[in-house]
Amino acid sequence: QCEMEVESFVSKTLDLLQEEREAEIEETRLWQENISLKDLQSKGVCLLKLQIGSQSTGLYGRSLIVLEPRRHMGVSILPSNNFGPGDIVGVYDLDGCKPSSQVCTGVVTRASQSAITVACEDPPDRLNLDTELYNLLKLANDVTYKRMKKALTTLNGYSSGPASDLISVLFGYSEPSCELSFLNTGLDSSQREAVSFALSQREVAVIHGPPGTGKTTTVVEIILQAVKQGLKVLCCAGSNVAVDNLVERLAKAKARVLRLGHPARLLESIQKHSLDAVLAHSDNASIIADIRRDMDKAFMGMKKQRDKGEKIHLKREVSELRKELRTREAAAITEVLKRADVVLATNTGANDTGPLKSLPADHFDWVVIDECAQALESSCWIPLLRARKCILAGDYKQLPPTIKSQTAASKGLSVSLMERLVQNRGDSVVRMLTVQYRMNRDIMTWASDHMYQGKLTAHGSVEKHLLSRDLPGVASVEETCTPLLLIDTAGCGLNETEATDEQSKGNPGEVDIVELHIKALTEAGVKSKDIAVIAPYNLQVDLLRQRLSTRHPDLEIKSVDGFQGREKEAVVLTLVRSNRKGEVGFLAEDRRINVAVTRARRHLAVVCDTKTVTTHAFLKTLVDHMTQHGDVRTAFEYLQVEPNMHVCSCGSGPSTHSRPGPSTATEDEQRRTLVQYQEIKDQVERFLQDQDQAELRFPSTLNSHDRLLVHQVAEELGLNHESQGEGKDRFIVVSRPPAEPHQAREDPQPLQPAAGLEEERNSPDPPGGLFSQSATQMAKQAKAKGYFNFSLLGKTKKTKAGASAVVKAERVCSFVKCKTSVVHLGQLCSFCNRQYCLGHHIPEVHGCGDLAKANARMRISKEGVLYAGSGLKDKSVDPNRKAYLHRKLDSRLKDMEKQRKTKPKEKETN
Ligand SMILES: Nc1ncnc2c1ncn2[C@@H]1O[C@H](COP(=O)(O)OP(=O)(O)OP(=O)(O)O)[C@@H](O)[C@H]1O
Ligand SMILES: [Zn+2]
Ligand SMILES: [Zn+2]
Repeated sequence: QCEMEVESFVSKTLDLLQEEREAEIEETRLWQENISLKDLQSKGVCLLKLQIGSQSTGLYGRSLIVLEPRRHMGVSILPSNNFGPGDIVGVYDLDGCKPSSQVCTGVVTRASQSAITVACEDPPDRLNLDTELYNLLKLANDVTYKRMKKALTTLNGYSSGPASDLISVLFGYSEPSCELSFLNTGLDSSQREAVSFALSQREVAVIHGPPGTGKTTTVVEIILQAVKQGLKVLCCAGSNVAVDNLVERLAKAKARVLRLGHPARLLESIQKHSLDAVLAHSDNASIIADIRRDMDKAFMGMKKQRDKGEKIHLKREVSELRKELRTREAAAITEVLKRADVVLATNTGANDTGPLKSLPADHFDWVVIDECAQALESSCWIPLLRARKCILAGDYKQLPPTIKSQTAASKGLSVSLMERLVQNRGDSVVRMLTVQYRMNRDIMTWASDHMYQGKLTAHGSVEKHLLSRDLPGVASVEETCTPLLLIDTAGCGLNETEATDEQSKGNPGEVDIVELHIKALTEAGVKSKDIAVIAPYNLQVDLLRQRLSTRHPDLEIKSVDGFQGREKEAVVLTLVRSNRKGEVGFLAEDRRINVAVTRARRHLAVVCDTKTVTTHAFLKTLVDHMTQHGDVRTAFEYLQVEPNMHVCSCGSGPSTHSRPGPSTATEDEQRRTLVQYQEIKDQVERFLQDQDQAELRFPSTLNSHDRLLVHQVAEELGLNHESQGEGKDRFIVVSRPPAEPHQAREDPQPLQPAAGLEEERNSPDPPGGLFSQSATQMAKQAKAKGYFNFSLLGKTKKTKAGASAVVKAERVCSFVKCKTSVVHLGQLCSFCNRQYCLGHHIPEVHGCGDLAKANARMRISKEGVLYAGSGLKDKSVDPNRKAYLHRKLDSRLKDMEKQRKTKPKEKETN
């Protein structure tokens, strides 16, 4: 429809022009016929009775005729007139200005007061220089008309050319724009801004591209825009991989690219763009091949030839040929290089002893350097010296170039050109890309907040993506439905190795956990090629490879540095450091952690000792972020399912938890644990009230934290509790103790008011059978079932003796004033590491409540749904009752708080 409108405009306008032209001709005709020549002369369009002053040959072989007033009249000035250069005029004999009397036509080239010069295409021979007189008449100018007509005809058929966009805008097919037109129309606004900024800067533009923000996409657009403007671009990067990536993308966009560098180092798909390949297909190729063949022939001849004279002759020939070859090749290289719009090489490949030496020094208009923050500034200067303008792209918040000399690094060698410019010039030369296309939002926000001033946003296509969503064949299990999973080894005794080599660290315990998590992911259907295991230390990388590579050959296990520039659907990161001193060494480089975390697209699991790593402020932000926005598990959960690490036959969890996680539990989180505890307890109590029910089964879906609570509650109420089944199918059965001869309730010791649990114990009407057993009986029972055969988890692997030592050391309950023996029946508190009688072993009772809560918090998964002990949300719980429970707990929390504050006083009265 575009063509239609131009077409109709043209045909209509041609008609109108024709009409106008005819009107003009008609007017001239009327003048010629009806107006006297004298009148025409007074109108200034006619000059009468002129004589020819001179005649000569001008440009393009035309005759130049100078017409002047008659000399003998004594006046040599022309009457005033409108003749001027460019006017089309007719020269007539004195018969008048009729067509029949026209001598010739021409164009005025000069008009002065005394003469008019006319250039004639075809001057007749009959012009009489001296005697004849002529009339000069302005003619309607059909040149203009003809030119307009031609332009209109061209406009009609215009298909491609410089005016295409203009035509389109002037005929209203497209909007006029003051901006450049982007070749990639899918760019986001930060990328567009970066492109126009790069184009408008005179000397330098820095494109800051955080992970996954489409840095290459942006750089490619910038280069294509430069090519569109006819500029020559030299494009470099630190690594061959990065250069090849650019070659691929530019070639796809039909740019004339040329890749310098040894063909053996290039990707196969890139080889056809290499200098050698292009040369082989150039016009010079066959001549060069001929010369080579001749040279070979001469060489062979030289070898065979005995005759000395012949030999010398051949030698001379070879050297002639070699010279010829050199000049031919140089010419061919220059030609190929000049033809390319974009020449690509590594920074060092852009040196001027290589092919680039055959180009003039000012050949390139722009230099583009990608990955600029990962290269030594000095290496950037190799290409930089070749152009008047540079575009630098990269992310200085990722790892800088590796430098072996500590001294050199600390004195500034590791500062990249990009970093230096950002520091010195700031925003005036930098544009940042802010939409990222890689990470789930929960993974991204940590990096954004702590590395990129909170400026990043996640593109809609990735914002919420998870392993379980969209990835084919991946089942929805806990591990695949969470973008962030923190597996905390704090207090589990998974210490780092004390290697003699101080530089590298390993942590076999964390390798165990990683293995189990990889197992969970792959069992859920995540392909091992979509998972990366990243460790900051090479020793740990080795340990991980030894353990995992045979079973998962596609699993990539690399150091952080080795994974820069890459991405994976799932990343499992082990931070290795776990020591009492809280040393984090290598991990203290924020950019290393940033790189490690930002490789992950849908899932990031971090295995670490939060106790150790949170001594470092930046690492603490990561732990805090994951605690707040992700799932948190304690490594115990993993170690329990390991058969050879099984510590307790009842599966109730670790007996030792000497160091709880970061004790920053919020009120809210404390309440959540208590609610959970309360719900399990309610469930058990409901069971107790229902005499028809013989036993209460908790499903195997219960997580280990809830299982621990079940055991605790059952123990507290003097019930039997037993784990049955194997592995994943393990579940707990709670039942009443066998009906024994009734005995008086034996309430061990007054409970501490701060415990917050005694209320429940002393609740008005304890159901029948409750607390009816003597401690000794329970002990016998328990012992028979091996309930309390606890040992220290962390130490089981190393020194079993150590564990019993603790047990032996204490003969009576550690609770103040309690004298109950714990020799046969006692329980170790996981937090204070002391033995207590059954009445005092619950952390809340003897004063470890806060630690227990903090620990529990670590185990609660992110949803924070209130489980009714089943592992699934119990919708049957009456909302009114729930609200009541909440109010009850709230007031209890307040009481606890009050009591905590007045604790010292109470101790005195105790
Ligand atoms: N404007 C966009 N719209 C949609 N997807 C985009 C856009 N820009 C980039 N992407 C996608 O983001 C991913 C990364 O882009 P690109 O390859 O340009 O970046 P890179 O330079 O390789 O990586 P990084 O941004 O981490 O430096 C690619 O999958 C690309 O398709
Ligand atoms: Zn304790
Ligand atoms: Zn006691």
